[in-house]
Amino acid sequence: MVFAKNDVDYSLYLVTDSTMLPPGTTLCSQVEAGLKNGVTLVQIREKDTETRDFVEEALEVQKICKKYKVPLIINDRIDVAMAIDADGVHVGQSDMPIPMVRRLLGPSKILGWSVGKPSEVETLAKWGPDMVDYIGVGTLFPTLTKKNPKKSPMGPQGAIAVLDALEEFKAIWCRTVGIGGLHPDNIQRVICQCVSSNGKRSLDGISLVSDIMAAPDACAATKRLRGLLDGSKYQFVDCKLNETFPTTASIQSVISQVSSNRPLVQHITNKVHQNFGANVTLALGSSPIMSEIESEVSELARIPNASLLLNTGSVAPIETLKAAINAYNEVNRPITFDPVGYSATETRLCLNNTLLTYGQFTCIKGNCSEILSLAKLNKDKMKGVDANSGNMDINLLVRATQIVAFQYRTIAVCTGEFDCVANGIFDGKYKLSSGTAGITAEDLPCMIIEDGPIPIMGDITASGCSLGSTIACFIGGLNSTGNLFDAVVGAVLLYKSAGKLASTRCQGSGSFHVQLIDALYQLFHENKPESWSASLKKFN
Ligand SMILES: Cc1ncc(COP(=O)(O)OP(=O)(O)O)c(N)n1
Ligand SMILES: Cc1nc(C(=O)O)sc1CCOP(=O)(O)O
Ligand SMILES: [Mg+2]
Repeated sequence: MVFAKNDVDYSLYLVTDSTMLPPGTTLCSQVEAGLKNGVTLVQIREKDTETRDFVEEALEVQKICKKYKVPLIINDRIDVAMAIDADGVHVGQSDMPIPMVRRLLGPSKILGWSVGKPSEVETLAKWGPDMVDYIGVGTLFPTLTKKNPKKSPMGPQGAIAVLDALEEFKAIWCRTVGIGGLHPDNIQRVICQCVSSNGKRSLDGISLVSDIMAAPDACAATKRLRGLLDGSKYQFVDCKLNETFPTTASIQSVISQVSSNRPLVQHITNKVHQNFGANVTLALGSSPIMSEIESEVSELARIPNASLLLNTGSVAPIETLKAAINAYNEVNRPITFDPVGYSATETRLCLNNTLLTYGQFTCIKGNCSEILSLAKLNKDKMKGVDANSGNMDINLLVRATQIVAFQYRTIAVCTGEFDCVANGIFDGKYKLSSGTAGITAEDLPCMIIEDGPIPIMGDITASGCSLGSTIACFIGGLNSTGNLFDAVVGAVLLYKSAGKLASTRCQGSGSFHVQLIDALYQLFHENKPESWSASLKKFN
C-alpha cells in the first residue's frame, strides 16, 4: 500500500518504545489501542533492540497499521524500512544524511527529519520538496524518554522560530509535528502558541511516546489526546475570552463582580512590593495572601476566585514558581505574570524564559523595556530615547505589546507614560495546520490608556508591581460570564486614574504612597468609570 503524501494525517503521531510498557501490555497491544482510538501515524522506535528482533517487531506492527490503514514509519533504520517495505523513515541530525536516505527510499516514501532550529529549515528548503516531507520540531519540553538528548528544550517560542523559518524559506510543502514532553496539560497551549508570525501556519500534529506507550489504559489516554486535538477552544481560565472592546459600562460590571466575589490574590513577589501590594489588594475589595509555600499552592488555587500574581522579582525557588503555575493552570484560575527586569541579566532572562515556557499566563504585564525585550524588539529602534523616559515611540510599543500577546496567547500590558493592552487570546480558539488564518499580531485588538505624565509614580517603590496586583484582583474577581479583556483594561484604567488623582493630593513621594491607596479605594468603591480621568481609546 502506498500512501499519497498529501493524504498523510500528522495530527496524532505515536512513536513506540517497548522499554516503558506497563504490566500486562505489549508493544502491539499499546499500538493497537492507539490506532483504535485515533492515532493517525505510527513510528517504531526501538533504540536498544537487536536487528532481528527489530525486524520481527516491525513486521507485527506493520500488520496492525495496515489493518487501520495508517502509515508505518521506521526510526533510524533505513535498511529495516526497505526490508519490510515500510511507508517511510524518520532520521535525525546525526543519522544518515537526508539526500542519501531519499536516494535509498525512492520518491514515494515518507521521509521525516528532526529539526530544532531555523538553519536546519533553510537546509531542507534548499533541498526542495522532493526530500523532507515532514519535520519533528523539538525538543519542546523536558522528557525522560529520549536518552542523552543533544538539544535543550526549546519551548513553544523555539517552535515558532522553526515555523517562521518554514514560511521565510518557502518550504510550504513541509509538514510539522511537535515532539518532546507532550501531554494533555500542555498540548492545547502548544497548538495555540506554536503559530508562525504571519498567522498562516501552526503545527500539523503532535508526536509523543510515553503518554500512550506508558499508559496502563492506552485507549483512554489516546481518546483524551484525540479529544484535545479535535477540540477548538483552549478555555484556560474560567471567564469569557471574547475580543469585544471594553467600555466604561463593561468595566463597571467588572468592578461589581470583584466587589461581590472578593478574590483571593496570592502574591509571589519581591519583598519591596509585598506590603504595598497587600494594601492595594485590600483597597480593591480583595483578599491578599503573600504565600511562597510550595505545599499550599494547590489548596490556595482551589479557593473560589483565587488569582495568582507571579512577579519574578521574588526570591522563591524556581520549583515553587513552577508548582504555582501548575496549580493555577490545573484549575483554570488566572495567573498574572510580571517578568521583572526581563532580560536585565542572564539569570533573569533564563528564569523568565523558563517560566514563560512552563505554563499559560492570563496576563503578561511589563514596562516598556520588558515588553520590547519580550517581543525581541530592541530599544535602538525607538525613535525617542530610552523606553523608560519621554519621546515614546508609541507605534513601536504597541507593536511590541501585540507581539507578546500573539506569541504567548495572552493579554499583554505595556505600562509607562502611556499604557496599552493587547488581546492575543483569539477567544481561546486554536486549529492544527492553518494557524490563525493569517491574522497577525498587528491585527490584535489593542486599547490605549492615557492620563498624561505622572512623574511621581516613578518616585515610589512598587508602583509598577502594584499594577500587577490590581490586574490580578480584577481578573480574579470575574464571574464565568465576565470578560477577561474588560477586566485587564479596567484594572489599568483604574490604576492610571488613581495615580493621577493621588498626584494632585500628595505633598511628596511619602504621602503619594498613602494617597494612591486612598484613591484606589475611593474610585473602586464609587465604581464610576465614566468619571475617571484616564482616557480609554482603541488603537486599531
Ligand atoms: C516524529 C519524530 N521527531 C523526532 C524524532 C527524533 O529523531 P532523532 O533525532 O533521530 O532521535 P532518535 O529518535 O533517533 O533518538 C523522532 N524519532 N520522531
Ligand atoms: C523521540 C523523541 N525525539 C525528540 C526530539 O526532540 O527530537 S523528544 C523524543 C521523545 C519524546 O517522548 P515523550 O513523548 O515521552 O516525551
Ligand atoms: Mg534518529
